[in-house]
Amino acid sequence: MSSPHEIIRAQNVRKTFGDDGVLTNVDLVVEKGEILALMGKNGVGKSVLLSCLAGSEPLSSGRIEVCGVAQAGREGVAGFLLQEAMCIDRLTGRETIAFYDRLHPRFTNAWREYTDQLDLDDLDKRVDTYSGGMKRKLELVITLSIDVPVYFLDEPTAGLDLSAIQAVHAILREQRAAGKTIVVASHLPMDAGLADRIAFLQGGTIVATNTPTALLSELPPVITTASTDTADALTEHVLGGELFSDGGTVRGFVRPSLVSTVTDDSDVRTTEPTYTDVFNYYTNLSQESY
Ligand SMILES: Nc1ncnc2c1ncn2[C@@H]1O[C@H](COP(=O)(O)OP(=O)(O)OP(=O)(O)O)[C@@H](O)[C@H]1O
Repeated sequence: MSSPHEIIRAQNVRKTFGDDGVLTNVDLVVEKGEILALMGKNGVGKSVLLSCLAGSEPLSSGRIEVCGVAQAGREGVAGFLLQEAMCIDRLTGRETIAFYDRLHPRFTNAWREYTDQLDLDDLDKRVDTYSGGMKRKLELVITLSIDVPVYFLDEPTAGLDLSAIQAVHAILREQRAAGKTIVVASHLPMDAGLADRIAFLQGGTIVATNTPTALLSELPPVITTASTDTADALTEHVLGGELFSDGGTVRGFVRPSLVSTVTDDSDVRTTEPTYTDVFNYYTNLSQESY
């Protein structure tokens, strides 16, 4: 049964390009006022799914509704931040903003506040002189200045420094508090902390959707070692035979029944799971039974 707060529903979505299948059987429900992070490895289909949700890419089969709009006309209810698609090189930042202001009937003056919050103060320079991070900020400012109930943001924090990432997170939290719904595609574990729920894409489908805390608590035990010799021997015990490097140590996941066997070796210990573990597990291993 559908929730009365539901604002986005994707059912059985399949997307192929020629013979190449990118998405299969994707089901997703997003509620009003929620930030949902869509996470997964490079090339798994996050951008394609966002384009399908935003209505800019036709589905091969299945159905998507955003604010009750099933197909064309979704631009009236949803804003879409693509990767490097909005900047117009020969214009200045200010002229680019003015261009979108003329183009979109729902464009607001919020850009003044956002440029301030993001420290984007070179608005009178041509966009082709901007760094990658400055372009990203400008595109985000433009997208969020359009007053629509839903935003689809493709890697809004890509290429940004830590303080800019924090500023973007603060802006998105303000938007959520104002009742906006946001779907953010990312492969940065840091963005997980922003999300109310995370949906992980793996093999073209969504393999897990839950709150960050629930995903963290549902992880199998995490073990770690700094010893290279021990790490080699550990691969036969860890799920998927995969260890993930973390600075000078490696981390892996084991079945609960194997924890005591594995930690018999004094070089191996169990450790608290982190969002990086959540990311590693659900983008690589979630189909492993344990
Ligand atoms: N227009 C297109 N025509 C053909 N194949 C495409 C097209 N757009 C995307 N793809 C393919 O779909 C797959 C998923 O691409 P997508 O850009 O959605 O990945 P992603 O998860 O967003 O990756 P990243 O994290 O690197 O941005 C890739 O194999 C890509 O080559």
